[in-house]
Amino acid sequence: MSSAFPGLRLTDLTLGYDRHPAVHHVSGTFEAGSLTAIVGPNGAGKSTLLKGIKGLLPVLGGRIDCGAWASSALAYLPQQAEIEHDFPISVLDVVLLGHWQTIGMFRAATRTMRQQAEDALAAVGLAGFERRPLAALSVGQRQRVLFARVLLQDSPVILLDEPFNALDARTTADLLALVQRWHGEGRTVIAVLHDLEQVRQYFPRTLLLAREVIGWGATAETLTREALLRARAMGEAWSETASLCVRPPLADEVAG
Ligand SMILES: Nc1ncnc2c1ncn2[C@@H]1O[C@H](COP(=O)(O)OP(=O)(O)OP(=O)(O)O)[C@@H](O)[C@H]1O
Repeated sequence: MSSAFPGLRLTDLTLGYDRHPAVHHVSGTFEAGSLTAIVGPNGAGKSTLLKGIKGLLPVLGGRIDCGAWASSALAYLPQQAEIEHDFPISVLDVVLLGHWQTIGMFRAATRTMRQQAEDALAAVGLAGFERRPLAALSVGQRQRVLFARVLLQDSPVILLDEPFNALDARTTADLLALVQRWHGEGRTVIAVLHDLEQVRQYFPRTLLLAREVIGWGATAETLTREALLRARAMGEAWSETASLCVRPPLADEVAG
């Protein structure tokens, strides 16, 4: 699955809103097939980084490089708060949106696509829910639907923003198992998470972010007490009105 995907390389990347950086000078690589948690204090820029990788925000500085892969080919699960749940749409149609790239705006889904969507719903424990309106589902069921949509996308890279937020233990365990399955299939999975115990247990790699990279590597080596304290202090010291700063790229950013 991941053989053609070269990994995701960030070089001196700055992202933000209205020319104000929200996260800056991020350099490093999500290796192909890696499973990485992005953690950091509130407002650290975690969601901003995922959105930037997905191509939803303009790059204010630096580069995102994933070879020939377009950002539109990356699967992205936004935070639940950003999803319009009241939209009158059936569960099956939400999952079929995973085929958006193939179907386009005006073509109907094929029988095979519908079958794949039904299979994806069965895989997340929602067989028989196809015709229900999305709005009639519980928070956990809706998250299962969105995971089914990611399944259907069959992307080499999966970006998940707080995927287990507000879910019960059973749903979390089921969806975590799906994340592990994707990792086992060689996909590159990146998830924004807050539960550090969960990260330590299930995510081999961690990017600790506080507007800039505090640490990025094996989880046990990255989530040290010192690094977490530093991340908190960096987050608190950040000025929301800061404008773009220019710092020359470090030697390894230029060479690497
Ligand atoms: N649409 C937006 N317009 C302007 N500023 C924004 C926007 N979205 C986020 N920000 C700002 O960018 C900064 C980083 O926000 P972001 O949501 O990326 O942080 P986060 O680490 O994901 O936080 P949390 O853990 O609270 O979800 C914050 O200061 C936030 O206020």
